[in-house]
Amino acid sequence: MIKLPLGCVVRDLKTHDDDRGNLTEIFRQEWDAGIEPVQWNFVRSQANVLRGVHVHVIHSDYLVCLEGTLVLALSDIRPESPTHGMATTVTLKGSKMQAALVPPGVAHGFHFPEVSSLCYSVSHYWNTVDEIGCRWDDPALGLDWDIRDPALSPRDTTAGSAAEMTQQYLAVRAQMSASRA
Ligand SMILES: Cc1cn([C@H]2C[C@H](O)[C@@H](COP(=O)(O)OP(=O)(O)O[C@H]3O[C@@H](C)C(=O)[C@@H](O)[C@H]3O)O2)c(=O)[nH]c1=O
Repeated sequence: MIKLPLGCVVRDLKTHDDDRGNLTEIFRQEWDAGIEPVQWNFVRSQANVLRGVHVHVIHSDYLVCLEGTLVLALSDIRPESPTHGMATTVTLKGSKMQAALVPPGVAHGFHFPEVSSLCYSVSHYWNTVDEIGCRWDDPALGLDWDIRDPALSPRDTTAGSAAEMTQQYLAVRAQMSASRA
């Protein structure tokens, strides 16, 4: 079994095939899914698109690859985490549906080797304060990407180092807990 950073979960989903196609439940509130979604996003990506690497202070992501392939890269930057520094990649396929949960503090990138569709929910509404990122190929992330020249957004192209991302993550986290106190 693949080892994941603490709080990350990959769950197999049951697909019901018949002559018409198939049906898969991708989320049930009664599941212990680790998230109460408030927003759902649908994302289409061309082949060799990479989104990230991003980390969030506030929200968790619950991801289901609907078509194609998602290579989900995970790197735990939470200093207090027992799995701090753990980095790994998990491949989710539309042909064998699975759901992945990524909690705050686990930096992540989505690589799509082929044209793909991703559906994901978040535990808190989109908020740019919670969109912290770094260069996808910074070796400090410990990620073993096997890709070349991925297509990136302008934001991801000009993103800083993993060390800067961690600093910003910790600063935003401290601000959030000070404002809650
Ligand atoms: C994430 C998001 C973006 N947007 C808009 C902003 C922009 O115009 C357009 C594309 O946004 P982005 O370039 O930020 O999308 P993207 O680079 O795909 O951002 C996502 O990356 C992955 C790795 C994650 O972890 C997500 O939480 C999110 O950060 O969609 C929304 O309206 N709502 C949203 O929830």
